[in-house]
Amino acid sequence: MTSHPEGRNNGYLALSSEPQEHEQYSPTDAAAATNYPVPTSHDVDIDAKHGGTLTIHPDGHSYTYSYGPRGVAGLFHNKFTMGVAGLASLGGVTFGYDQGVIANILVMEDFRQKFPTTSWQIGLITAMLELGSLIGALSAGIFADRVSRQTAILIASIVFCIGSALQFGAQSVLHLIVGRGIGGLGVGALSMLSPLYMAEISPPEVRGSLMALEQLSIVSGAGFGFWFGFVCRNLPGSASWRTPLGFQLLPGLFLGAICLFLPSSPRLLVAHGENDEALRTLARLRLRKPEEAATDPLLQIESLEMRVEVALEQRTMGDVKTGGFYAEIKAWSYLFTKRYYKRTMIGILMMVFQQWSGINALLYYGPTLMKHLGMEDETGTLVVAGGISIVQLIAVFPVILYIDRLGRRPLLRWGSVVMFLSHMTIALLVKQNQSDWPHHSTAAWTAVGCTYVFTMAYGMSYGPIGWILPSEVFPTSVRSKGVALSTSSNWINNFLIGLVTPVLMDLSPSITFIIFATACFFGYFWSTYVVPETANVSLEEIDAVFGSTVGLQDAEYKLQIERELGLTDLIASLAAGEQ
Ligand SMILES: O[C@H]1[C@H](O)[C@@H](O)[C@H](O)[C@@H](O)[C@H]1O
Repeated sequence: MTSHPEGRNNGYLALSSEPQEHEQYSPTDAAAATNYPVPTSHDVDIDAKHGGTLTIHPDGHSYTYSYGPRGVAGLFHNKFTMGVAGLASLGGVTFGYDQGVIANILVMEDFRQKFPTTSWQIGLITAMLELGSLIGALSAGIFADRVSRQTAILIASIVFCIGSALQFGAQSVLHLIVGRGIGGLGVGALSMLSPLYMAEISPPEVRGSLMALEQLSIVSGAGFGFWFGFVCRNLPGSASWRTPLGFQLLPGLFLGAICLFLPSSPRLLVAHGENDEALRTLARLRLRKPEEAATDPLLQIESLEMRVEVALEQRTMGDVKTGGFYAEIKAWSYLFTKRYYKRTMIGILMMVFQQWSGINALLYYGPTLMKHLGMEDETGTLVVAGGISIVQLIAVFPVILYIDRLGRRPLLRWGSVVMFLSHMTIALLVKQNQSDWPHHSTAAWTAVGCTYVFTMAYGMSYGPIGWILPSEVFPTSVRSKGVALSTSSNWINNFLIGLVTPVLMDLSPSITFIIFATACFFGYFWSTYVVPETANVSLEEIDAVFGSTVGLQDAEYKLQIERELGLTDLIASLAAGEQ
C-alpha cells in the first residue's frame, strides 16, 4: 500500500498499477509504472482562465486542487455558491431567533398576566424547542437522503412555519408549549440540513468560509430575536409578545419558497446514480458554462472523486439507501463501526465541547448571571446580556475571512485557551467579591469584560466550527446520519445546560464557571490530539486525514476504483501537461 502523507492532501495520486503492502512509491517508481514524466514542479497550472490550480505534492503521490483563491477573493470568485449557501443558511436564522427571542417574552407584562405560568411551565416553554429540535435533527437524518436536500429543507420549513403560527396565535400555555415543540422539529431539521447542504456544494478552498455563514445566520437571528423582543416589550397588550413570535414566520416562509430554486447537492446526485446531472450541477455551482462540464479538468477531478467515493462506500457497506428498515438500522450502526467511530465521536464531542463551554448559559440566563456579577438594574442587565449576541456576531466575520487559511484546529486550540482563562478569572472574581459587589465595581466590570472576552473567543472557534467540522468528516453515504447525531448532541447538551445552569448558579456561581472552564480545558487537548485538520481538503479525501483508521483493504479498493473510473489517468496526464 502506498502511504498517505498526513495533512493537506486532498487527493491521492495512485500512479502504480500494483500496489503492495507497505510499499512507498518514489516519483521514479511512479514514472516507471505509468510512463508519465514525474512532476518536477508543485503547481500544475491547468486552469489559467479561472485561476484554478492543481498542486502535485513533492512525494509524487498526493495532490491538492483549488478552483481559485481563498478568503474574500475566493468568496467572490464563488459568488453563485456563496449566494446559494447564504440562502440555505437561513435555516440558522430560525434557530437563533427562536433562542434569542424567548428571554424577553417570558418577562413581558401582558404575557405574564395572560399566562400565569408556574416555573416548571416556563422551563417547559424554553426546553420544548430543544426537545423538538433534537427529534427534528434525528428524523431529518432518516429522510434527508431519500429526497433531495432542497425538498428536505422545504418540509422542515413547513413544519417550522406551523409551529410558529401556533405560537403566534397561542390562547393558552399549552398552545405555546405545543407550538414550541412543533417549531422545534423544524428548527432541529434545518439546523442539520443547512450545514450538510452547504458542505456538499462548496469548493474545498472556501468551504470553511461558506459554512461559517451558518453561524453568522444563527447569531444574527439570536441577536435580532433578542433586540426585537426587547423593543416589542413596549407594544400594547398581546402585540408585545405576538409580534416577535409571529415575526419568525417570515424567514420560515422565505426559506420554504426559495429552497426549490436552489441547485441540488451534486454529491447526493452521485449517490443516487445521477452522474450526468451531478456534473451539470457542479458546473453551475463552479460558474462554468454547461459546455465546459465535459472538459474542465477541475470539474472532472471533483466529480470523479465523488464517484470514486460512492463506489467505494457501496462496495464496502452495500447500497444503504435503497433498503428499508433493516438498511436504515444498518446505516446508523455503521457510524459506530471501527471505520467511522472516530468521526462519529468528533461530531458528537464537537457539540459537547461547544455547549459546555457555557455560551448558552450566558445567552439564556444572561440577565440573572449579570445580577450575580453585581449588575442590579433590570434594563442594564438586559442590555449587557444582549451585548453578548452582538459580540458573537462581530466574532464571526474574521472567521469567514480567515478560516480556510488558518485551519480549524488552531482556532479551536486558541479558543479553548482564551475561554478557559476568561472563565477562571470570572470564577476567581466572583468567589472573592460576591458578598459585596457594590464596593468592588472594578472587579464586577472586569468579570463582565471577561464574559465578552469569552464570547469573542467562542465566537471565533467553537461557535462556527461546531457547525463546520461535523459536516466535513463523514463520507456522503453516512454524512446525513453523522451530522444528525452531531446536531442532536448540540440539542441534548443545549437542553442540559438550560436545565442545570440555574441550579448550579444557585449553588455557586464560581463553581458554575469552573465547570465551564473544565470543558474548555479538555477541549484544548481534544482539539490538539484528536481533531484532524480538514481545511482545504476535498470532502472525498477527508478519508486521507483519517488515514490510520482506514484499513489496508479499503486503500487498495480505492486505488482500484480510482483506476477503473479514470481518476488516476486524468491526474497523471494533467501532471504531465497532456491536457
Ligand atoms: O453556534 C451556536 C451559537 O453560538 C448560538 O449562539 C448558540 O445558542 C448555539 O447553541 C450554538 O450552537
